[in-house]
Amino acid sequence: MRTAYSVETVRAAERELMARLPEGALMQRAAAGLAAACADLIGRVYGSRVVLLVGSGDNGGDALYAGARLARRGAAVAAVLLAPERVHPGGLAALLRAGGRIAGSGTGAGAAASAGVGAVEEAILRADLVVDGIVGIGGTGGLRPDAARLAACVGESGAAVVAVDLPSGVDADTGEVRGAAVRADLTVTFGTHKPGLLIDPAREYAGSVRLVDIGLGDVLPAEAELEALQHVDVARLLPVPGAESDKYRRGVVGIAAGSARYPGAAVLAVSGALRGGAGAVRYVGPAGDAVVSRFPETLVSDQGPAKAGRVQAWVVGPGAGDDASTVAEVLEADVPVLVDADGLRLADRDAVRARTAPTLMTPHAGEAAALLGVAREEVEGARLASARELASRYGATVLLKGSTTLVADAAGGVVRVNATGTPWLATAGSGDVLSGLAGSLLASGLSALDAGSAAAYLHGLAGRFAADGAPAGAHDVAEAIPGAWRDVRD
Ligand SMILES: NC(=O)C1=CN([C@@H]2O[C@H](COP(=O)(O)OP(=O)(O)OC[C@H]3O[C@@H](n4cnc5c(N)ncnc54)[C@H](OP(=O)(O)O)[C@@H]3O)[C@@H](O)[C@H]2O)[C@@H](O)CC1
Ligand SMILES: [K+]
Repeated sequence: MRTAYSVETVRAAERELMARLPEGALMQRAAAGLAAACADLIGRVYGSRVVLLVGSGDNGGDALYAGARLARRGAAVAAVLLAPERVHPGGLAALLRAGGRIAGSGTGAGAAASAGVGAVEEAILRADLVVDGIVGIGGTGGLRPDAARLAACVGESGAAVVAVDLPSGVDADTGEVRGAAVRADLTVTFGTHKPGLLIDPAREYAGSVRLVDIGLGDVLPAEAELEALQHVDVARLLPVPGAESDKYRRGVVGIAAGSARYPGAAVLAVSGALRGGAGAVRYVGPAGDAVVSRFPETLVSDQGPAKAGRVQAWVVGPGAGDDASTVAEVLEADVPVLVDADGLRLADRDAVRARTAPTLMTPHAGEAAALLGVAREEVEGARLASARELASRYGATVLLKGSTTLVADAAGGVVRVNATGTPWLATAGSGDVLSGLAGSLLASGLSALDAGSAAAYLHGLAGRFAADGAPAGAHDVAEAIPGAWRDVRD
C-alpha cells in the first residue's frame, strides 16, 4: 500500500521526530537522499552544470545542502536565491564551502528580481540539472510572480528537473495547481507521499516520485489521508471461490442497463460483470436479446428489477436513457447498488440518501460536475474535494473516474486513489465495463470502497494490457480483465 499524509499530519510527525534528534538531522537525511537521487538521474555528476532554485524556507535549505554534496563530487553548482536576505544560512554556507556559487551576481545579491535575471535564465537554459527548492509543504496559493517566472523558464530548459519534496506551485494536500508550477522529471519526497503527488493534475507535474525515508514512518498515524492499493493489496481483496461455493454463494449481480437506443451499454456492463467474480449475472432491461446472443450464460429476465429474482448487488444506469423508474426501483432494493452514467442523472438524491445498504456512484468529471452544479474544469482541478463533496451530499461512496481515479466514502476517512489507468481507457463503453466489474465485486461481498478501488485497479491494468500502446475498444478491455486478475494474483 502506498500512503499519503496531509501537511498538517506531516508537520506534527516532524515535530515529534525532531524533538528526539540533533538539530538539522532531518534536513541532512533529506539532502543526502536528494543528492543521491539527482546523481542517479543525471548519471555523471563530475563536470555537470547544476542550478538550484532556492526559496527562503527549508525546501530551499534541502536544495542547498544537496547542492553542496553535488559540488563536492565535481559538479558546477549555482544557486538562484529568491530571497537572499532570508535564505537558509547553514545551507548557503555549506554550498559556498563546497565550491558552489550564487547565480546571477558576483556579489551575492539577489538574482531573480534584479539585474541578474538574464544571467539566471541563461544558467537555467544551459543547465544539465535544475533542482527546484522554491517551495515545498510550506507553500500557499499559486506561485508568486518571481517564482512563476522561474518555473516558466525551467519549462523551456532541456535540463533534467528534480523537485524537492513537491513540484513548486502544486498544492500538497489536494493536488490542485493554481497557475504556474514547476514540471519535474523526478520528485524526491521526504518521509511520506503527500496527497498531491498521487492526484492529478499535480501528479503529472511530479514526474516519477522517489520517497526518501527520513524516519517519519515511526511517528505517522496508522490511518493515512490517501492510499493507493498495490498488487498485493488487491490480491487480498479479490474473492476466491471455496470448495463449497455455488453460483449463489459466490453472489449474483443484477445489471439493469441498456435501452433500445443503447443496447451496447448493457452488453458491456455484463461483459465486465462476468469477469468480476460473481457466480452469476442477471440482466433486466430491453437489451436482453443482444446480451444473450453475446453472453449466453447471462440469466435474462423480462420482469423489472423487483421481480427479477434474488441478487446480492445491482448495477443501474449504463445506457439507461431516460428510464427513471428502473433507477428508482433499483434504489429501493436492500442490497448494494452501483449507479453509473444515465443513472446518476436520473437518481433522486433523497432516495439515495435514504438507502441503508451501500451505494456506489461512479461518475466521470463531467457527470460529477453536473451533479455538483459546477463546471467540469472545476472538478478536474479539484478532484479530491469534488469526490468528498459528492459523497457527503449523496451519503454514498463515490468513485470519481479519471487519469487518477478516486474513491471516497460518505463518512470521510481514507480516500483511495488508483493510478493503474491509461489514457487509452478514455474510450466509449469503457465505463460500462468498469461498472459491471465493480458491481460483481460488490455482489461477492466487498465493501463499496474495496469494490470500487479493486475494480478501478483491475480495469486500469486490463486497459494497459488491452491497449499495449495501441487503441483498444471497451470489449478488448473486458477481455483483458482475467489477465489483469491473474497478474495481480501472481
Ligand atoms: N517535514 C519534514 O519532516 C521535513 C521537511 N523538510 C523540508 O522542509 C520543507 C518545508 O519547509 P518550510 O516549512 O520552511 O516551508 P517551504 O516549503 O520551504 O515554504 C516556505 C517558503 O515558501 C514561501 N512561499 C510560500 N508560498 C509561496 C508561493 N506561493 N510562492 C512562492 N513562495 C512561497 C514562503 O515565503 P513567506 O510566506 O515566508 O514570505 C517561505 O519562504 C519541506 O517541503 C521539505 O522540503 C526537510 O528538510 C526535512 C524534513
Ligand atoms: K519544491
